[in-house]
Amino acid sequence: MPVLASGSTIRRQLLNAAGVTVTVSPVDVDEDTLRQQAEQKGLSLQETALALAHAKAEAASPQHTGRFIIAADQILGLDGQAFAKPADLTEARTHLLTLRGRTHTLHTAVTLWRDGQALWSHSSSPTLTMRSFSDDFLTQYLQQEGTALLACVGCYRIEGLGMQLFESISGSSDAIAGLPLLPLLAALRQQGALTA
Ligand SMILES: Nc1nc2c(ncn2[C@H]2C[C@H](O)[C@@H](COP(=O)(O)OP(=O)(O)OP(=O)(O)O)O2)c(=O)[nH]1
Repeated sequence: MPVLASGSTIRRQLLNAAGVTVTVSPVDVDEDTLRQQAEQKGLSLQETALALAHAKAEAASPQHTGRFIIAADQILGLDGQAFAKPADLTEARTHLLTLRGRTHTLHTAVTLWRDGQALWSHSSSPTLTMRSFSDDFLTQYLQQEGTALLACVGCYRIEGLGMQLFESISGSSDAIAGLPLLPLLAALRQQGALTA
């Protein structure tokens, strides 16, 4: 059974729904410091997301010898600026007002490790254009979604009400939700962790 080095509920749910049972093993890496170091090295947001995914897998490795470890990271980029998950609903409102009527990118990376080595990794950059929704809609949306939004880097759940925020989307809904499933399932099959 692979290990999911993530505290993300949606990542576990996506894997379980696809028939992949995992051992959840969240890791504590200093994402803010790693993001700052990546920026100082001149890494793109996509390269930064991949670096964080590797850091999470590496942090999980010592306690899961011999097991496949899945780790992922997602950074929202708007005109080159990175957005982190909102601290509260006030910040979620501010984020959504900034994203309203504009196109942002969800830089998403996933990696597969075993015994301290990276076996495979993948990056995906869905782009999403938010419609110019009304202030009334935003107030209703925040009231309906509530604190569940604080777990979402874009302050939306694409699998639910969040879909009403958008004018257009390019990319798979699983990549948007933080885990590009098809490439990951192919990698797990290739490594013999799933039946081909
Ligand atoms: N349910 C849902 N979650 C989303 C959606 N878009 C993004 N997310 C979540 C997936 C991730 O949990 C989170 C992205 O932040 P991170 O990649 O830093 O992961 P997180 O800190 O949640 O967990 P981890 O670092 O893997 O332990 O945003 C969405 O449309 N629906």
